[in-house]
Amino acid sequence: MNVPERRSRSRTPSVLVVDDEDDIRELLELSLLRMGLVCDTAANVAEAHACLDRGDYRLCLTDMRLPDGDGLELVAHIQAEHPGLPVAVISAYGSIDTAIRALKLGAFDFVTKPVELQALRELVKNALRVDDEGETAEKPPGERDLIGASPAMGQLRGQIEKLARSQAPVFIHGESGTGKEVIARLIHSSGPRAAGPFVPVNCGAISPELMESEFFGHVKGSFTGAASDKEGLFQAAHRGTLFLDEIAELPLAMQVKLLRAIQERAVRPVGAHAEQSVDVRILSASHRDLAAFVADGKFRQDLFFRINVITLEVPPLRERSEDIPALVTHLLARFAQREGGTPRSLSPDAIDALRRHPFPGNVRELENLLERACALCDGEQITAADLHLQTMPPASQPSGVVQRDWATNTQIPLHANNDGDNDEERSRVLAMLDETRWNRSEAARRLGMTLRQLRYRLQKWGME
Ligand SMILES: Nc1ncnc2c1ncn2[C@@H]1O[C@H](COP(=O)(O)OP(=O)(O)OP(=O)(O)O)[C@@H](O)[C@H]1O
Repeated sequence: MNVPERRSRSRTPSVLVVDDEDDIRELLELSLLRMGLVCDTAANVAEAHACLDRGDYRLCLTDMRLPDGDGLELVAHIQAEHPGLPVAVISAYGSIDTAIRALKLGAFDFVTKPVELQALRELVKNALRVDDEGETAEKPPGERDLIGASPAMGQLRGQIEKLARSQAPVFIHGESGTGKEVIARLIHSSGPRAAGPFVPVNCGAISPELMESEFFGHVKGSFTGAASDKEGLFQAAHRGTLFLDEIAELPLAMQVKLLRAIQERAVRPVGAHAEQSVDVRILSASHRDLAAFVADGKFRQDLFFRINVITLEVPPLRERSEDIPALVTHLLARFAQREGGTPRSLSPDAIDALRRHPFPGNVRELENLLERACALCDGEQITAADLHLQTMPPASQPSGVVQRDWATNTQIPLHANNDGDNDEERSRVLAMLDETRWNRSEAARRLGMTLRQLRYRLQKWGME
């Protein structure tokens, strides 16, 4: 065991390396030294415990198989006794399952053997940035606002704070409009990658033919229309986060390629010969039940395990109606900031009406509804009448029907009837398309539906 006294005197970040193989310990120590880091080494779990009791580390790197225990035990021990210390595991090539178990236990990241210097560098940089920048990085106002003090949101906030430090893939599950993207941005902006890019991609909105090129880029002339080299979403998200929204919509063929890119941490642009390594954290989201998709053969199980290391469940707004007043205040302030002027307020009867509303389109529906009320109301205060809520006495709204709508995701947030085919809906959709100059993705987003749902409706109305 090598625990030099120098650490207490030096401000240089120190790393604890745990591995039973002398040459690997030496190699890692040398590599870390070259990065300007001080290193202690331990050859087994007992030595690692002794180091941890004495040392003040910024990162622990541990092998999985140790003579007196395993790396997973050490990960669990560090989570319990040194919760602020990022721990990364070194896993044997091909043993991704064990690496995933380590991530689930709270490991920050993993590298595979033989350890590549570049991968090690990225990992160490990310780990050290947690302390250096993660807490203080500048964040654009509004982006990190996750409003809501309900117990469910409190719990979610705690999970987000923990997950932000880790590099583990997170799958965010929740109905449309519940704030999945807000959460993904918050995980990104509260962690070590905050200074890097956050690249959101709606997997349901990319045409299958262009998908590979969108994700991995292409080289000039690789197909008709490839007039110049183009970088893909993975390269754009290098050193940052790639947020795969609506991941269940990915075609199976693309799922295979995505899995490979995630596992290898490398991509090959269409038409290129060489792979490019990418350092990207993957966050994903869907309103679908992915496990059911796997059971139906619509989603690959191996990809499911890979992206679903940790799941965050975002509760629908109707299950946390106590959050509505704070959300209303926040949203009205946001509108006022955007348009200039003082924020509107809501009368008590309007708040009451909102709290009784089922909100199938969740926070996005609330946002749309308040935006419309602000546009239509002349006074400073918005009343219940200004909200134009459909009056639905609780008894007349069979929960089963609403539930079925959510599950099949055929709902239109602003009170369409169940088949979605009425004049009010049609004029609302058309007005939004006009407003967005027929940018379908943007219109769908603002209406609180997926692009597919919008297309389906346009087709039904003979407009596409
Ligand atoms: N807790 C929250 N606090 C503040 N704003 C929120 C919150 N939840 C959602 N929003 C707002 O509601 C809108 C929808 O949120 P977001 O896009 O994150 O939902 P989503 O679950 O990703 O939706 P979809 O599944 O349709 O992509 C955004 O404008 C977002 O700012």
